[in-house]
Amino acid sequence: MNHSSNDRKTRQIILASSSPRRRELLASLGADFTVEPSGASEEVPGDWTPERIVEDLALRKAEWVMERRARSEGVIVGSDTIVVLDGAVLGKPKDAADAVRMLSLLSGREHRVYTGAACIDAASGRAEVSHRFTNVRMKELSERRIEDYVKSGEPMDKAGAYAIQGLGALLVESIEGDYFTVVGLPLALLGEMLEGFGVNLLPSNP
Ligand SMILES: Cc1cn([C@H]2C[C@H](O)[C@@H](COP(=O)(O)OP(=O)(O)OP(=O)(O)O)O2)c(=O)[nH]c1=O
Repeated sequence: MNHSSNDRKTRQIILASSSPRRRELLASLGADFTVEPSGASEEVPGDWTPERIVEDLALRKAEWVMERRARSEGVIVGSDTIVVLDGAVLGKPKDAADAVRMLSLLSGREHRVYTGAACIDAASGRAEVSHRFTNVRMKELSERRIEDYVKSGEPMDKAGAYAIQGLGALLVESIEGDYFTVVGLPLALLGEMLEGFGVNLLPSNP
């Protein structure tokens, strides 16, 4: 008898995110999960390192959902992504002009995308948090190309004002590291972390 589908359902995953990308990435692994968007504040002190920012925010998002759940079971997953260029953190653009500004800064240069991932066991409160980063080199982008891209609307809810999984793929020269970290959920890292919480997304066959 094959127990694998039962085994993977032994613990429920709760994705503390409103991001459709994160939902799609987790679904692509065949994971059994529900989604509960987090309302956690994303304010951080200006002197924090990128690692600290993404890990703290990932944990905050998961904690926010955990504290508001009626049932204490399952593993809550939070995640946060930022883009860093020359030590400056680029979050989501405030408006179209801000998106143009960010893309002009990124043009022809290499930046680093950091994504934090947090898991909390709802029953015990045990938490684990980690992060990955990936280097991304952008093509040289003319003003015209940047304006055309911003007009597509795609940059508005994305850290660094681009989406590598969408039209933004046309702007990227190369990446060094994990692709999924750029999209917003480091899948291999999350898979390892979930195993530590009793969730095996790739159960071994008997
Ligand atoms: C760089 C890059 C970022 N992004 C997205 C991933 C994240 O959704 C977003 C960064 O914002 P986040 O604050 O990390 O996430 P979010 O507000 O969209 O979702 P939630 O907090 O509810 O989980 O940027 C892409 O989709 N593609 C990319 O290439």
